[in-house]
Amino acid sequence: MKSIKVVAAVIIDNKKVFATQRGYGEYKDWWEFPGGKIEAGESPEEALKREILEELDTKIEVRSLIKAVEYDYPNFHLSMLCYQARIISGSLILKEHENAKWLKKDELKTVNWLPADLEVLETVKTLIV
Ligand SMILES: Nc1nc2c([nH]c(=O)n2[C@@H]2O[C@H](COP(=O)(O)OP(=O)(O)OP(=O)(O)O)[C@@H](O)[C@H]2O)c(=O)[nH]1
Repeated sequence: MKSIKVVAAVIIDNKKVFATQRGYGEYKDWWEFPGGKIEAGESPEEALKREILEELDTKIEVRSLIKAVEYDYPNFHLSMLCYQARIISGSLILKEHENAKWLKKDELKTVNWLPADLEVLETVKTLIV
């Protein structure tokens, strides 16, 4: 099975986490942490900074790795590294996503997360303090 390596940013501010809704592709309309595929020659941190700049016009500082997810979708295997991140500059402009929300701890389950993300939510909960 095909395997893809993805990085995602967990941006927490003011006791809320930033979630985005996919605007295209097979998983259009599902919710995720913004990010994307690591390209050849990139470190995960470089890939994440690039993706967030491309998708949200925002510069981030990549902090600690909070979860490494391994998940089998029907037609590919996903290896996803989720990092906590902090905004350095920019205001999260949606260039590719169709929607975004800042979710409080008790609102995390109110959007339709991609299946691989469900196991990340428990960790995210512990980080929203
Ligand atoms: N960014 C992101 N992708 C996720 C998450 N959870 C998850 O299963 N994925 C999957 O990981 C893959 C990421 O691909 P992507 O389409 O965002 O990456 P990209 O921007 O580099 O892709 P593209 O340029 O090929 O469109 C998708 O298959 C997506 O369904 C998540 O929380 N964030």
